Amino acid sequence: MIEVKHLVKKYGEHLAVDDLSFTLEKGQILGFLGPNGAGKSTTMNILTGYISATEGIVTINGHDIFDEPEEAKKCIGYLPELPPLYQDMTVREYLNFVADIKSVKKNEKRKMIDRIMRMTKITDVSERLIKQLSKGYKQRVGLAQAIIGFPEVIILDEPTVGLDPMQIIEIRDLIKELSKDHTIILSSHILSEVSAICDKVMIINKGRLIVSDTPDNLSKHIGGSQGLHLEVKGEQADIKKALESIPEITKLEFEKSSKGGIVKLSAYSAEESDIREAVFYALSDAKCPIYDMHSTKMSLEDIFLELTQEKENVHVSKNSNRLFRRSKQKNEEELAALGEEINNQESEHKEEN
Ligand SMILES: Nc1ncnc2c1ncn2[C@@H]1O[C@H](COP(=O)(O)OP(=O)(O)OP(=O)(O)O)[C@@H](O)[C@H]1O
Repeated sequence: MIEVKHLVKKYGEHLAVDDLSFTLEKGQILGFLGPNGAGKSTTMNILTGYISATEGIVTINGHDIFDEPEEAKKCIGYLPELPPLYQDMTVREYLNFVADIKSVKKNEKRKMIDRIMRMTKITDVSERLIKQLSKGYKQRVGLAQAIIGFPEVIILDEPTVGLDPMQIIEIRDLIKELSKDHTIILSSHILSEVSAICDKVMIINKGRLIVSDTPDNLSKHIGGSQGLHLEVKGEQADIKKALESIPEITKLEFEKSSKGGIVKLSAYSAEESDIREAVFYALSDAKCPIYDMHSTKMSLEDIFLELTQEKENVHVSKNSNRLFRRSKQKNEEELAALGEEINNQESEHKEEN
């Protein structure tokens, strides 16, 4: 459906998109995530044929956006970050105008516009001038114009920005509804939004793809080792002994504060293993009752920060799991080097004294 290969965009010497490749199948919702200036809008503007690329290939439904722009653009509806609304038109006039540009057949036009106005909940304001509408309504009109003609692909740049919580929920529901018949790409820097509605997430930073996976897999794999927070009644030594009998546990961290005989700790295991049952039985055998047990998996927020705050030369990999191991290894190497440096400084200090 959408294929992007080795996309590069330079503004003068500035590399805004750096060798970006991805594919998207029909009916998927792709969340394009990245901090300010990551290259999201630039990529979307290239996909929709608004701006040219420096290098690379983009095909929409088999049509090359650069060689067959007319054909490719027919398959796309676009809501840019700042929707190009004609403020002095009424909502209906504007949607009529968009339908004409998109060559919607005359006999289908009215029915289609009425349907789309119902879907985007703007029927009530159909005869109002766009300049008199609130921000939320303007955004809905922007979305309505993107849907006119029911293109196969709908691209939405920050679709919920500036909306109130109720409007955000409505727009999200509408996007989900649209995904039944359309392929959708949306950009956002709101992680909860992306994890709530997208099938696939692509995190980009400084124009480069950092990771691409489902929201679930991102939490599972990039979260790396899983932590289990525990509150257990008993002696720390007994609890430690019981938990150390579980081979999957890689690390135990006891908290200093323990009140009323309750010991608080975190038990870590390899990313794929679920140790909850083993923990339950081991502590039960040791007569140490569990008062609380919950997983401390990394949230998508943590993952995003971890990945986008990586050093410049982060390894790009489709496999988030591998990527995390690499970055983790890198952090460990850096920590080891730092430790060595501190040791050296300490021994130098001792020698001096
Ligand atoms: N027309 C332009 N000329 C020069 N540089 C540009 C132009 N448009 C964007 N850039 C630069 O390219 C980089 C990517 O910008 P882009 O707008 O694509 O990022 P973004 O991820 O959409 O950010 P935001 O979330 O802030 O909208 C930024 O460093 C930006 O300053």
